[in-house]
Amino acid sequence: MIEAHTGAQVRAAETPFLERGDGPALMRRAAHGLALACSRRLRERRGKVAGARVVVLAGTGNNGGDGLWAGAELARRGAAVLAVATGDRLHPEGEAALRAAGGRVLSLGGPEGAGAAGRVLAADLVVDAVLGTGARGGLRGAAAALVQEVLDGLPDGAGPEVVACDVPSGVGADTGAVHGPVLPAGTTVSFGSAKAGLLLPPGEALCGRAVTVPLGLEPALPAPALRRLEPEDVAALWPRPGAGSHKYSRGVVGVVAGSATYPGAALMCTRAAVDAGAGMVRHLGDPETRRLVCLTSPEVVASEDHPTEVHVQAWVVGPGAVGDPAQESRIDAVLTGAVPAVVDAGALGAAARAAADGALGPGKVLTPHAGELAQVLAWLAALGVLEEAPEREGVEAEPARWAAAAAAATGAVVVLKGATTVVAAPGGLLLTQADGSPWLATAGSGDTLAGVMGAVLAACAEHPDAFAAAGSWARGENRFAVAAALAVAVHGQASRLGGLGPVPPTVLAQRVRDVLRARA
Ligand SMILES: NC(=O)C1=CN([C@@H]2O[C@H](COP(=O)(O)OP(=O)(O)OC[C@H]3O[C@@H](n4cnc5c(N)ncnc54)[C@H](O)[C@@H]3O)[C@@H](O)[C@H]2O)[C@H](O)CC1
Ligand SMILES: [K+]
Repeated sequence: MIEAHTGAQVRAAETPFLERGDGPALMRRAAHGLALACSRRLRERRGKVAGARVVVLAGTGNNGGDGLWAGAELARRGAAVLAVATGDRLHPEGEAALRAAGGRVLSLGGPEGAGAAGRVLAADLVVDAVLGTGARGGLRGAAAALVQEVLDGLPDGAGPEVVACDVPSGVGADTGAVHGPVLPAGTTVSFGSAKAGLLLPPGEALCGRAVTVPLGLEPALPAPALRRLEPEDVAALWPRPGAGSHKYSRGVVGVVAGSATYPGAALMCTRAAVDAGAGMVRHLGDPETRRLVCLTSPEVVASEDHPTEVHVQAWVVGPGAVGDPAQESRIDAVLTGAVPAVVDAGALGAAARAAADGALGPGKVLTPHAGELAQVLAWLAALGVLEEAPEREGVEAEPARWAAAAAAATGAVVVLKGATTVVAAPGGLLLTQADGSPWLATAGSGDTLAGVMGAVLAACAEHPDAFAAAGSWARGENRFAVAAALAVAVHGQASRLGGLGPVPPTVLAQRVRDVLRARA
């Protein structure tokens, strides 16, 4: 499990160390870890550190201090290190250490400042140490102009190796929001704990590979602000049948999906629920869709019942279920009922209305993409549940903020789907997953995800401690968010199985099965 913290959480954990006068020692530890990561990149790139051209972009605060101390270490190992001071001052001890090790300093505001971009572009490695957790907004003035000039001058697919100190300057350490120009990092070395912004879109795309350097303050850190499941967590947490299990105890998934116009959504959703290991899958819908479902997945029990007439552990409602009054009535019954449900696509509007009326039942998991979430937020604002609602671009700029706002306003888990998917629970729990291949962006992939999620939800619906092995944070209502993250992780891993390439959703469902077999 990757655990990430906010800047404020890490600073609070540092406070006792700083009060004891251990600040300089912490910085030296951080800088040493940063220098090691830089050395590794330089050896990969050119075989050795000695003789490498290194530029440290150094801001005025402690982030700059970390960069300067790391530059000093690289200079002692034979690198030619130039620090570019982006502000009107530098961390004094860091600057002294760099100069003592033979490094040089150039002031961006001084006479040599105009040549800084050229020096950056010609470097083997650049340390981005302008802004860290103390940043307010992004790069400004001369520093922003320098980075923009570098971005404009970067050759395609080449250029210096960029190592970001704690967080790429301009990426919000807590939010992942991108402010102004940012130098994309190949590696981000963070201190004490990964900062939440490294695991949140859109900033995550600018962070490269994440490395965390322990500072010794980890036991003092509070519960993380954000978590991410890794493959071994999926292996440990995915619900498995025991010797005494039977189809009902493993979880029955009820699927209200498909319509005469969109029968395919029902086929993909039911297939995925079967392939993800549901104890049993029921489908409710129109006769023609039911016939197709039974032909594609004979395992599925299809009927035209109303949800109140059948017993299931979890529902999946919405995929392809539009323009059909019978499906809409089924969806309303599920939304206001007490059985957990994945609420996708065509059911999101009804969910917003039910939430505004205070009628949305417990254990609901909404699965919008950014455009759908903007629409849900607009509905909630129109219904007086939210004060403001952003456009789609606003959701994309701050996905965690808006997923959390929708979760708080509806009382449902919100799964904001994207290259990095954000899972926000109403109590504040936040997970993100970035397992999927870009090929996953295809029609039907969401229907498949909904089916997989239904299978996990059904398995944990009657077991508040289903994921207790992950920690007490995963218990109770939070298990629905964990179930959602597990489904997103497996769906993403399935898209990468066997290499990158097209993964039509029907193939994806089979690969979900393969991922689960491999993790068994
Ligand atoms: N505290 C410790 O002992 C350790 C900290 N580490 C590193 O320190 C940074 C956080 O340092 P801090 O000095 O608090 O903040 P920053 O360096 O991020 O920046 C503050 C600096 O920059 C000015 N500033 C703020 N916003 C802007 C802006 N948009 N443009 C220009 N300048 C800005 C502000 O006025 C300050 O002067 C943390 O990230 C770690 O890298 C180490 O972990 C070691 C222990
Ligand atoms: K930085």
